[in-house]
Amino acid sequence: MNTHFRSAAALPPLAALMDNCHVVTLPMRVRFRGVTHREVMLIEGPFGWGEFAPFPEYGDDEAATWLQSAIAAAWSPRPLAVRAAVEVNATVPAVQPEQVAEVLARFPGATTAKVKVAEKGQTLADDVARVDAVRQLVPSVRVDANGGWTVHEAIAAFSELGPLEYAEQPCRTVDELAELRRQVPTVKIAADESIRRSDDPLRIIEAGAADIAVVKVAPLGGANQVLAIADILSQHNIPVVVSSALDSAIGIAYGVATAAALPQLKFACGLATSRLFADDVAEPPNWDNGRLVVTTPQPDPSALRRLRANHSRQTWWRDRLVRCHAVLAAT
Ligand SMILES: O=C(O)CCC(=O)C1=CC=C[C@@H](O)[C@@H]1C(=O)O
Ligand SMILES: [Mg+2]
Repeated sequence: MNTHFRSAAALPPLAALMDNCHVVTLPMRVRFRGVTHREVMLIEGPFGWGEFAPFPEYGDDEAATWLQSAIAAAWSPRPLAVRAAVEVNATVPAVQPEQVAEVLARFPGATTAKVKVAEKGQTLADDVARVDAVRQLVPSVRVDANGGWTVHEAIAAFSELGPLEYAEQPCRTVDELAELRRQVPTVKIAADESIRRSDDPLRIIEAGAADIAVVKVAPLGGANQVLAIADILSQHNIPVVVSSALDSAIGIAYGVATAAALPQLKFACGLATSRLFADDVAEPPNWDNGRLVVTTPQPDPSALRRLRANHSRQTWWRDRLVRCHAVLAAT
């Protein structure tokens, strides 16, 4: 369980969550992370809306940290912004090279693209073709392997992929990331799952496993947790990239607000995933030539009705909410 940054804030009673929640299913334009639909639960509290959307396969202990984030969003004020907009990267799923231009057209003005690589069932040649197609259109490319390579495979991939801004979670474990960093000091390594799915998100520091830290608000338990982690990382010269957890417009706005509150932002943030959805519960933060503007959207009641999940999924999410609330109550 990622209790490292568990909040000491008061937990609202379960009824306050159960009486003010909505479960929706958002259709995606292209398959991403193996899904074509994204289910999320939205919860309204005294300070606005929060999003509870751990991926369905996650267990209750891990999912409870996402609930903590939803509660923080809806039951406390936003962090103080030091900038009005946040630079973001385009996100390119593991599509065929012919589809790359169409995907990138949804991110006008973005000068960095993150490209998914090491997808199951695909080869390094597929990754090279996709990355090459992206590089024709966007000057700076980072890749995300979601831990799909061994150290050996990552080294082989780096030699074929051309210059990378950085490689996100090229291998699965912290020790492998550290080993890769030692062996290939010329390619910057970013940790994602090694932070958001770890018992100790800061283990990457002493292990020497990352040049850059990808931080996601919901899996880390909320804006204050992200700001605290970023502060510690900055003392070790590890900059952060605030990224989406494939959130609806509500979760994205919370991510943008969190990124806008960071004293320093060196890299474009991975918060532009609204553009992968075909429909959403609200207008996502405004797109300004590769930047997302800080806003506080409210779900549109007609979108909540239109996108409402079916009865069995409603029940599944409400049961999950009960269990995760119990986990938070016990910690
Ligand atoms: O970082 C981005 O550009 C967008 C966010 C993104 O890629 C992800 C969001 C949610 C789940 C993940 O599989 C994926 C990631 O691994 O970073
Ligand atoms: Mg990632």
